[in-house]
Amino acid sequence: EDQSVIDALVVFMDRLVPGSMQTTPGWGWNTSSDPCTSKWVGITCDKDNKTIKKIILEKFNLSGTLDFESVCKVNNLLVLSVSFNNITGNLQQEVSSCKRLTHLYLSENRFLGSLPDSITDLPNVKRIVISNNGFTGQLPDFSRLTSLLSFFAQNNQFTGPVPPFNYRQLDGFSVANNDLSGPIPDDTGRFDANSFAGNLQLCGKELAVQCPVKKSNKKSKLRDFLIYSGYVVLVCIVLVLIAILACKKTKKHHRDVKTRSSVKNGSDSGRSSGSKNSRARSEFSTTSVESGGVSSSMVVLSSPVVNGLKFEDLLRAPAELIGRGKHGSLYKVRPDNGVPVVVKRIKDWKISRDEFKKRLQKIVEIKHPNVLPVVAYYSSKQEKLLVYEFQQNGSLFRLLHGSQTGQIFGWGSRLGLASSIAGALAFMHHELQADLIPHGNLKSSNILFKDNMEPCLSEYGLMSIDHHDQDLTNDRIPTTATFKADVHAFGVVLLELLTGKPVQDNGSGLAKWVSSVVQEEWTIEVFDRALIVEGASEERMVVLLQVALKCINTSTPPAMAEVAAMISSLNEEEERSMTSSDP
Ligand SMILES: Nc1ncnc2c1ncn2[C@@H]1O[C@H](COP(=O)(O)OP(=O)(O)OP(=O)(O)O)[C@@H](O)[C@H]1O
Repeated sequence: EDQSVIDALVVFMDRLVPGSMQTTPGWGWNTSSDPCTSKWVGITCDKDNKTIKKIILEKFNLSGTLDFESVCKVNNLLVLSVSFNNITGNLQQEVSSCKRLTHLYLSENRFLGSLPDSITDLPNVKRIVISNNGFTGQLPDFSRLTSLLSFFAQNNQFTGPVPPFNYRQLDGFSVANNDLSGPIPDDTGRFDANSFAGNLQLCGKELAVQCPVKKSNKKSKLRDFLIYSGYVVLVCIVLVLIAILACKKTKKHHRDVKTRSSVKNGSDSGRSSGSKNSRARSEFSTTSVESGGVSSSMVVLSSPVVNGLKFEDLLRAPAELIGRGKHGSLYKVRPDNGVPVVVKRIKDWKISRDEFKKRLQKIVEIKHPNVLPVVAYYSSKQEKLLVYEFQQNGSLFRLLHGSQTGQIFGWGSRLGLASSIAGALAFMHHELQADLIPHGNLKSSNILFKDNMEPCLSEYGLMSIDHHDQDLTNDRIPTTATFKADVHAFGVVLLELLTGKPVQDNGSGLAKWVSSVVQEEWTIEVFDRALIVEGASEERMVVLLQVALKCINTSTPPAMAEVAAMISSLNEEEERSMTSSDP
């Protein structure tokens, strides 16, 4: 280690032990020896004895304060544990300088004061244990920490509400025996009363104390009245519209087809992704009603999500337009049985009903944990509908470029996602090679996060395929659905992950920019600043960038299986560098 790091560690230890332990034989922690080669007590280094990975100082009766400013000078510190001592004082906000920290154990000490908000700026942290201390104040918002797997803060004096976390992702959680108040958040379902017990002012289903129902005052009564009368007016309008449409239909059946196609041509062009257009409902329902009467041709696959779903259920349910892409519109629909689904309505797909069915039968047969399954599909001459389960955690596009999430998306998570998606795509390519069914429209908005934040590919195989265009060459931009185009598109997703920049058109601009910067040997400039700041492994980022450029630049791009193998071994290397430091 650098002398400056050694000096900082000695300062750290001096503050931790006001007396002097340096005189204890074999203790180390002095400026004249090296922490790794001289084996300072509590220090674990990498296998080359070059960099410190863990500092574990448990049960040493340490009674000073914890100086994060000094200890975080250790660049690659992954694990810090000072549990079972008598350490006191506040937790410094400099805790966030330990950017690579994955494990923080502070339990059974005498820490005081509130947690600094900066504790939620640790992009890689997986486990936080601060139980049995004297912490007070409110807990910060932990939902930004996408890597967090457990949080234990029982037996302190925290006040205020139970904050948001990514609860679905946690495997351990407790805030028992504090002074927290208010309702338990809805999404804490997997943790029982034990995780919340001993907070007299907490209420919720899990606890003996139920939350009081809000009494409505005059103002809110007026608001309720206005809302309900709004609904009544809306229902009346819809009923009138339906009546008019029904009349028209019986009178001039053939005119409907014409009218619809002009509506479609007029309104489906252009993108308005995410717009909540009130026209959406009538458009989706109207067109589908026209092609209805043949509900038997809706194929519902056996899935608990849409158990017993009928085509009519879809039509009856409220639908909200959530996207209009090149290839069709997407509606969020919540049928009566409660589970929200999305319905993709593909326009202008010149494929016969039989061909469509055959294609879908092949796609749905192949299952992979990182591919979002089709739960139902429907085809008529005019309509091709596909139903998927709605994924409330959104897409990779939203996580990378969305403004409101503010979630940290660290290097470890990005590499893990790249590896999972590459594996899934390679698997699908292998299974559907003979049928010539690639994904066809891979991009970051088609990579969604499941409830457990595992990524999954959606909309596999929904683009038509041009058999004559299998040879994608260097200078031709991929516009048709081929396996090579998938590899190219995956390379663009990798660039998005590495640069944090959104993609325009088909990614050729981003690819050109990255290539030119790399040629000028300014490689580091392309990476997302957030990754540099967190101290992600530059070496592995460069390897991933090389994989991305291979996918994009060469006239003979590697097969997806090869790409997946490269990323998987890179990911394993990253995980080894992390888990080898697990205590
Ligand atoms: N199953 C789903 N659950 C939740 N959100 C979804 C789901 N499928 C798609 N989305 C999101 O809805 C938005 C609109 O999707 P849509 O498929 O219309 O857009 P697109 O993929 O950009 O366009 P296209 O696929 O037509 O090229 C996107 O932001 C997408 O991430």
